[in-house]
Amino acid sequence: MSVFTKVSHAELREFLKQYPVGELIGFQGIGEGVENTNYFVDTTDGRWVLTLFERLNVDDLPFFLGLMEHLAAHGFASAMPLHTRAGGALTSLNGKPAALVRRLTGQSVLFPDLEQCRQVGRALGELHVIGLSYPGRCANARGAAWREQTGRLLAQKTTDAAVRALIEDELAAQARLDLGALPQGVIHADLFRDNVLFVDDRLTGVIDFYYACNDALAYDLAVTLNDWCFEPDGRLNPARWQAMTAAYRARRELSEAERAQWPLVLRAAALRFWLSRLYDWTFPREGDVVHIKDPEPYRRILVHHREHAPPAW
Ligand SMILES: Nc1ncnc2c1ncn2[C@@H]1O[C@H](COP(=O)(O)OP(=O)(O)O)[C@@H](O)[C@H]1O
Ligand SMILES: N[C@@H](CCOP(=O)(O)O)C(=O)O
Repeated sequence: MSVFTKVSHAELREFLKQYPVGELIGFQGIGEGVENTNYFVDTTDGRWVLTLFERLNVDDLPFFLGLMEHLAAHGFASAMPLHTRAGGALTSLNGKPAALVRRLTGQSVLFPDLEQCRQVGRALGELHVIGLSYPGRCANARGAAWREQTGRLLAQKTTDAAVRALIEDELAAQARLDLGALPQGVIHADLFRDNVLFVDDRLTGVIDFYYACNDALAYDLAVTLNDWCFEPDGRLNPARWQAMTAAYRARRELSEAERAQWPLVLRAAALRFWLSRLYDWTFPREGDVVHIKDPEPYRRILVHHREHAPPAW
């Protein structure tokens, strides 16, 4: 995606003076991602990622950066945010809130193998357990209220009667789900394949904590399974699903209440991303290199969960 906010060599060189990173060698805009402006930055003292936060609520940024720091301090593979000489991790550049974090090694995978699915399940369980000791609090920006409001807007806007009917019917079903009654904690909320880095079969990084928040832990597992365990043709991959859930459960077992609500939780997670992608298609943003994702895969995943029981535990 998205280089929304351009940064010149001179602007970046000046910006970096506040950090103990040595001299600027070079930098490059990053095309992936959906939400923010990101640059790879190389200096004489290391390799970094500069993020300019385009739309996020600036009041929420300390939560995200503090969480990344808390997780990294507990040995989790998240990127450590850098502090300026003045002490803060959150700065600004060209009118946008900004942060500089350590660049992690590895690449994301589009077609994960079973070991990679196991490692993601284990890492998510670790994240949830370590997150219990994180004192920060942040509401889910894509929570039930957002899903209801955005669904209503898109149902009204669309000219496709089937889309309208699906949104309205699913919102009615979601009214029966109270995620707040399920075990709560810190969740990543966007643990897609493009946000996990590997070197061969070894998980080396988890990135993009900018939807992290306090919400139902089972919802986070559902978000992750929905992205990692469906094939491009829309079929669920049961081997990946089992590998990921077993590894997660080895770190945190699901409660009876989570199991009872599990089908609706899976649907809530699918609905969230169908709606956000549908929104981005319906109301596209200006940007230098804008990468908007196809909503159709998430409509299909939602329909799958409406029509099929989830794999047995
Ligand atoms: N700490 C990091 N280490 C290595 N690569 C990173 C790091 N943070 C971001 N990236 C790269 O930048 C891309 C976009 O980052 P991401 O946080 O997903 O963007 P957005 O906030 O727009 O969703 C990622 O797909 C990855 O290639
Ligand atoms: N990983 C998500 C992108 C983040 O969601 P959005 O609310 O910023 O669109 C996806 O692939 O849709």
